[in-house]
Amino acid sequence: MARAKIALIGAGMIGGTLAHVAAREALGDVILFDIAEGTPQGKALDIAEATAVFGSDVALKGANDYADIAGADVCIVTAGVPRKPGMSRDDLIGINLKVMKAVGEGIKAHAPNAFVICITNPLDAMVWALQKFSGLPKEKVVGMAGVLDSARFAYFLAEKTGVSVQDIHAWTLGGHGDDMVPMVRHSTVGGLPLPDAVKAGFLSQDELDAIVDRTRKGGGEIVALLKTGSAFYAPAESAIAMAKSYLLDQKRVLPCAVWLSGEYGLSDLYVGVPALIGAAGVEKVIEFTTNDDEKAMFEKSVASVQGLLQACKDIDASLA
Ligand SMILES: NC(=O)c1ccc[n+]([C@@H]2O[C@H](COP(=O)([O-])OP(=O)(O)OC[C@H]3O[C@@H](n4cnc5c(N)ncnc54)[C@H](O)[C@@H]3O)[C@@H](O)[C@H]2O)c1
Ligand SMILES: O=C(O)C[C@H](O)C(=O)O
Repeated sequence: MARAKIALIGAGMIGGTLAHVAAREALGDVILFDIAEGTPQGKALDIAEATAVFGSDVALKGANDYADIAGADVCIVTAGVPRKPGMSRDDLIGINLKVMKAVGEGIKAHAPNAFVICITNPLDAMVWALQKFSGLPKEKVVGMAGVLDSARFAYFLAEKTGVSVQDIHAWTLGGHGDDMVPMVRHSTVGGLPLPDAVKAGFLSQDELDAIVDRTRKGGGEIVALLKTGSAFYAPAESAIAMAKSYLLDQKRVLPCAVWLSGEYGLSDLYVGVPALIGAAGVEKVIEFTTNDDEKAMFEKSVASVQGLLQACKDIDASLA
């Protein structure tokens, strides 16, 4: 059977890391595409040489021409710019919306059957615009943010409680902004929902509240440390988990930005919710029960996403 073809649109920090992980895990042959000449070719060659060390038979190629992504099974989009200290993700909307237009048209022309994972920020608006510009089926276009946000939540909980990160299941809902909703009642430490974990003495309520706040601001914490860009290892691993679930039909339930048509009482937008990812793309949206507080927080986050969609429509009338 032919190997899967994975097109990485954007060969920057996340794109290069994605190529490395995909090659190392032998997920498929990799095309690294970028507008910068030399960068995708150099990274592809460097990783291709590494395959002789880690023993993987996949092929890697760098490209500046969309024709090279032809027939891709998966496209992971990181093209655009990251934020710098002092900026919010939303400040990237003008420049990255233009990038999504070019990328959407490239995917539409050359890889219309791909499963597309958008990473570019501001995520919920960019994945919405990318679906519109590409015209691909909505169940085949998803955004990566929830896997990253919930991984941060899980890591901070593991660090505080001393429980293996493998026995922590953390969930977040909502847009990929500082008002995302870490789902305290639905997240577990050693099988205990977090309110019960507090009662059992794994951590105090104040410690849990601090972790929720740190999770919401997790992206900014890394931007402030790196100074020249944003997180890339955990974002790349998160998108690989999503790509793997599609390529291997794993049917994992992962928090992703997906198109909603009635779920959670919402329609016509992308926002982060748990979704089952299999060979057909987004096969099911899982609806968490929400209490009044959670509902209010989710609504606030959704309102921020809706504001960004309006801003996109104001910038590009073809999206209205
Ligand atoms: N969704 C998330 O959870 C998440 C996490 C981390 C970063 N991000 C976002 O991902 C994006 C990429 O981050 P990065 O660290 O890889 O940035 P980076 O600057 O290292 O890489 C971006 C690459 O995109 C390329 N590019 C720019 N315009 C292009 C175009 N029109 N076509 C093709 N390529 C183009 C650039 O040449 C560059 O190589 C940023 O917008 C960042 O905010 C999102
Ligand atoms: O915070 C950023 O700008 C990048 C990304 O969205 C993240 O959460 O790491």
